[in-house]
Amino acid sequence: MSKVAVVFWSGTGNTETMADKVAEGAKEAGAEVSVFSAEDFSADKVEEFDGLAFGCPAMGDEELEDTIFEPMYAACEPKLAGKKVGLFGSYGWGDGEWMRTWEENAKGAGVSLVADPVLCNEEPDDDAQAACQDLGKALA
Ligand SMILES: Cc1cc2nc3c(=O)[nH]c(=O)nc-3n(C[C@H](O)[C@H](O)[C@H](O)COP(=O)(O)O)c2cc1C
Repeated sequence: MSKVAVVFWSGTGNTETMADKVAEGAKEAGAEVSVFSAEDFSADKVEEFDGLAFGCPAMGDEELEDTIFEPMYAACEPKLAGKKVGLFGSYGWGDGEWMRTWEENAKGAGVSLVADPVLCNEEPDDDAQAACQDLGKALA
């Protein structure tokens, strides 16, 4: 059975809803799934998992949340080679720039994404929730 971690930061719950759906999809596909708030995950845990989904909304000016999520993810990134990785998150008034930057940087660091990042505007609607479940399945 593959082991999947879903690691997220969420200020108002939208990315948390996405994380729950990613976890649901991975479980449906047969994986053993652990869900972590960003503050409860650290780079030394990466090796325990076959697949990892990271979720963070657009914060700052088209940036990852910079006090908890970004330092945690930056420490994990060099250890993600050979892992199945997925990215997801919610945004507000922008056009998804934060996710394009995140995806580009991750790929540049040699991270292999199992699917396109899943992003949604504010609360995930039915289509976004289904896309999150598909991401979870791809990680399993
Ligand atoms: C401090 C702050 C900064 C934000 N910066 C952006 C931004 O640069 N671009 C954007 O599209 N949305 C931005 N947003 C909107 C959030 O990304 C959006 O509300 C998202 O749904 C929040 O997800 P969450 O419920 O998981 O926290 C910002 C929100 C806050 C509170």
